[in-house]
Amino acid sequence: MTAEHAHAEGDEAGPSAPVSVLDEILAGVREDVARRQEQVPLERIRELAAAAPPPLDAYAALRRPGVAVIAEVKRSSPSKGKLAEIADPADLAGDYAAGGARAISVLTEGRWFGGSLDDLAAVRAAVNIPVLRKDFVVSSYQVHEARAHGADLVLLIVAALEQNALVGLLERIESLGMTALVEVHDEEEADRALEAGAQVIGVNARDLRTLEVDRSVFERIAPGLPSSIVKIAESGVRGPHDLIRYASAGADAVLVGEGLVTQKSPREAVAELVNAGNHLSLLHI
Ligand SMILES: O=P(O)(O)OC[C@@H](O)[C@@H](O)c1c[nH]c2ccccc12
Repeated sequence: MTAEHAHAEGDEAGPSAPVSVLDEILAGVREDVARRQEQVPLERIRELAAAAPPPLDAYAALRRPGVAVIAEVKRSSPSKGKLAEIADPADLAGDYAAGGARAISVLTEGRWFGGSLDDLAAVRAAVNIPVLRKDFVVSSYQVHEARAHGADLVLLIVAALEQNALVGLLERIESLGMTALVEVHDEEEADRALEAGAQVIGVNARDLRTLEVDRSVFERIAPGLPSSIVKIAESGVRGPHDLIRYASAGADAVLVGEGLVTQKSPREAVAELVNAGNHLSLLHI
């Protein structure tokens, strides 16, 4: 993989770059983090992180044979608006785990996704499988917050971070015993993720700048990733046939939100995906 698929026009932050959805989300996140940090200073959140029960080994859990399903607690999204009420995230997470999910993703961003750190803590208390803090992490404060609320995995979005920030946050996540899930959307970002030392890489089919979904992005990027990397296909899984498509292209795991929270029985919907994955493993596809 090379950097020849360089920036699309308008990709580079600069005075004339258009404001993307990602930029808007990040501006809100920075404000929210600053406000929380005024209430709970860094020193205190570090202490809370250090006092939390030790993290689970998410890398090992995702590496196990078969296609892992990472089920997401997601109330709303910038592209679709409200998806589901989810009055009790702990309940939903329990259903996901009972359906065979290998890990749970919890959106903690509030303005666009309707999530919170309370959701994360509630899910952590409800399941004993790895839990991902899914947010727009831009500061080490958020990494300590994730640990303090019981996260085992933390998302880092390459498109949201300069390379040195990416490296620093990844090291911070690992120094707290957690696993970083490093999200990419093109070849250049995948190169940056590898260079930063990512071991778990998520390829998001959704472009966070435009919100468009293109499931072929995984097929383009995954073959260029070393086999030691856990490869996660993110977004756009509507049912078993999308899981089969991603798994056939090399996905070790799929991360599913909308396709589960909008189902009458999220537990059965997870079980259907898990079964489809098991079937593929038996056939050695
Ligand atoms: O609801 P979907 O299409 O199944 O997508 C889930 C997940 O991939 C998506 O929520 C997501 C992927 N990367 C993100 C980064 C931030 C917020 C959300 C996301």
